[in-house]
Amino acid sequence: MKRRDVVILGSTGSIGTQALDLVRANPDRFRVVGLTAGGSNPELFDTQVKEFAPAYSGLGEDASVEAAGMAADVVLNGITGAVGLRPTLAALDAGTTLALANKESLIMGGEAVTRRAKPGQIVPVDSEHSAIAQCLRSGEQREVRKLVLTASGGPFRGRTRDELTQVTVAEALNHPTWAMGPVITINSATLVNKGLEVIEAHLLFDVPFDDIEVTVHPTSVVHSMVEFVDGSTIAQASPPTMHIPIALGMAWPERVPHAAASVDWTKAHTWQFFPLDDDAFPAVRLAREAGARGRTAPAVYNAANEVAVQAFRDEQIGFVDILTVVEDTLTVHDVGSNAQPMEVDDVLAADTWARSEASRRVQALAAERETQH
Ligand SMILES: NC(=O)C1=CN([C@@H]2O[C@H](COP(=O)(O)OP(=O)(O)OC[C@H]3O[C@@H](n4cnc5c(N)ncnc54)[C@H](OP(=O)(O)O)[C@@H]3O)[C@@H](O)[C@H]2O)C=CC1
Ligand SMILES: CC(=O)[C@@H](O)[C@H](O)COP(=O)(O)O
Ligand SMILES: [Mn+2]
Repeated sequence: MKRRDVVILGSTGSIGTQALDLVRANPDRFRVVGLTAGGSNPELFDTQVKEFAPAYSGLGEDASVEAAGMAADVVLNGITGAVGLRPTLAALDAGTTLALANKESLIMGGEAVTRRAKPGQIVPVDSEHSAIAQCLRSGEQREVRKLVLTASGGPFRGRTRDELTQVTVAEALNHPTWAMGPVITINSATLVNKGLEVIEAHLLFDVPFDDIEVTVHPTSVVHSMVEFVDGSTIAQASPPTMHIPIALGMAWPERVPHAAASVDWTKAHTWQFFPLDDDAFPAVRLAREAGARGRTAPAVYNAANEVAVQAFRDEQIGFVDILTVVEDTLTVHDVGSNAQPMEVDDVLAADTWARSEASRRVQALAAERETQH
């Protein structure tokens, strides 16, 4: 494989540092030409810049947009949150392959993002979507009956809605199988991450929402599956590690030898799958509803969730309040008319509106909580 010039956005985060591990281990395959981060960990960023000596480095959203637009083979977007949208668009507009971990930009942007992408330009890095892309490599899209996304169930799997009212931030940050940044870890605990991933799968693979299922698989070894029309199911499995999807994202369609350890088939394993408890965890149902409404509804789902997650981390609201904020914000959102295609400006306006509406609801819930204590 010809060595690939890679831009890494969000280099100091969980995805970014693991991508740099892979670059370090495969200098013949990858060269870092751009690095950006948010600025909350300047020491680590400086160390990375010294080690990898990229042609471009910078902190913040504008620097990420600039880096995403530079000449490169691959842009890995490992930024967290809606702030990743402009860099995603910059990479697509530059015609560069986009290895996409920042699912939020695709989900909020919807067709305003997908119509800017050439076929195959977006390579999913999210483990479930990487798994599905791998399962689909040898198949025809018309042979697909359904996609099955696996969910770990998070740290609160098996709890009732009542039990969830008392959980703490520290407990929510204690993911059973993955070590990830704080926002996605909380999203895994609420199952919002899986809701986002259902919309992400719909956008990436053009499969109707009714044909995308979620199954709870507590050990996160099977990363997702595709069921075909003849009743056959192909699954992708490995011990939980992001090294495989990140390596595939940067080297697609090639596999990077020894990117990670494989399943040890000399040992006994039990793979379990359970139905999702939609009453305790309404996030996937709400995401399906937002996805079915379309247009700006997924952007509102994401923005309201980002506001609510921050408020939960700041201990302003409780854990179950996160989904209350998301649901109530979606209920009062008007997605507008389908007469015109949705543009990026519509998405940004919906994002801004949802943040303000969700913040208002957070304040109300926080005040209510205050009077109860
Ligand atoms: N971690 C994982 O295993 C997985 C992550 N993902 C997705 O990947 C993305 C990244 O997740 P993760 O790595 O866990 O998150 P982290 O919180 O660990 O890292 C986020 C990165 O984004 C950077 N960042 C924040 N704001 C900006 C900004 N304005 N401009 C540029 N960079 C910014 C941060 O920089 P700094 O902290 O230095 O300010 C940091 O480098 C998310 O969308 C997540 O959903 C998907 C599947 C798995
Ligand atoms: C590693 C990855 O892709 C995460 O998105 C992961 O799926 C989170 O785990 P949950 O299955 O708990 O959401
Ligand atoms: Mn995932």
